[in-house]
Amino acid sequence: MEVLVTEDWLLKLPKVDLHLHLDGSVKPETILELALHQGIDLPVYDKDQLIPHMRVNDECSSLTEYLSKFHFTTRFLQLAEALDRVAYEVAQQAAEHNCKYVEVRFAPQLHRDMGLTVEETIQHVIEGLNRGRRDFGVRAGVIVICMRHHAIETNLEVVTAAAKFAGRGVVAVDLAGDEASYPPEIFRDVFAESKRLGLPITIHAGEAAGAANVYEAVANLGAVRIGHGVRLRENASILELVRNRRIPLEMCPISNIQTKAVPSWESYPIREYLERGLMVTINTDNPSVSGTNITKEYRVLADRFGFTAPELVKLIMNGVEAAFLEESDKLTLRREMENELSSLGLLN
Ligand SMILES: O=c1[nH]cnc2c1ncn2[C@H]1C[C@H](O)[C@@H](CO)O1
Ligand SMILES: [Zn+2]
Repeated sequence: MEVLVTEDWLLKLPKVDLHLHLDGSVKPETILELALHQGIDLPVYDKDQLIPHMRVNDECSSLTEYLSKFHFTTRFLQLAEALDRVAYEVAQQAAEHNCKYVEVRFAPQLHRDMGLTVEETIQHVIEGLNRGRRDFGVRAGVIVICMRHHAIETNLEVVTAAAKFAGRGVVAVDLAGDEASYPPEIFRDVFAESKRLGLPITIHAGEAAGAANVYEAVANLGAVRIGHGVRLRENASILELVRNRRIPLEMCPISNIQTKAVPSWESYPIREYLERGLMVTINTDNPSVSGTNITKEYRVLADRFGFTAPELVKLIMNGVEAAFLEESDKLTLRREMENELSSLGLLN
């Protein structure tokens, strides 16, 4: 019997989210409270009126315009309590969408204005997620981000600190920020060091620049996953390399349209990628900046591309396979997901 992809069914579906930025996931009501506690003035004191300050609108024309929205939020995320709280609330929001596992990424160096060390920022995010796991049953891992506009030394400090938390909350490192202005080859030394320290690597690439950046990320920076990769279709041989190596793509449909990584839904390459054998996963990127959530991402795929229930389940299970988890933890997650899927009548 064919399953109808209704709102209720999508909400109940167990999910995972592998590409979710902490500073892009802050609720406006939390900003109101953080501002009050920290004595920071706000332009408006109503949660709905705060939204335009935090979220892009339909006129967003580029990744750089999209990134400008983060300046507003990071001001409130400079204290231990704030980092702990927003991490906890990521787990809470995940639970609201039956998202069983999240990989939460953030850039420690953006949270040091009030004197926190890189290690302290990581520690507080992990603590918030651990509380979230206890209260909401959502598993989580932290991906520590190097920023493209930061100096090499600054990013080396980030990967060194991240390595201290390997196996204790941190699951990987990433490179984010303005891709068009800072090509990945600048960061070879940073990711060589990450590799030496044994940290898995994912890199934002093929979002605001072409497929060559995906090649550089995989061949020279050691990326084992790629953030977005929507422009990979511009080069058939690089696409082939990514397919042959089974490198998962962390696609974020709503964000990818807003940043103009892809000009329109008609040209969004998800069906093409699946047909060409790429390992596609579906993620949110920045719920509060993009006005999205993981249920909505799957809703869009069903509405715009006619994805059926079994096809959506396949995308979700790709996410489980691509997760930066130890094999035994991955097995536990897979079993938990499969049990829920069977009770929804989705597995044989
Ligand atoms: O989609 C993105 N591409 C590149 N950089 C991004 C994206 N979403 C968020 N960021 C940046 C802005 C945040 O402040 C930073 C750390 O989460 O990562
Ligand atoms: Zn991202």
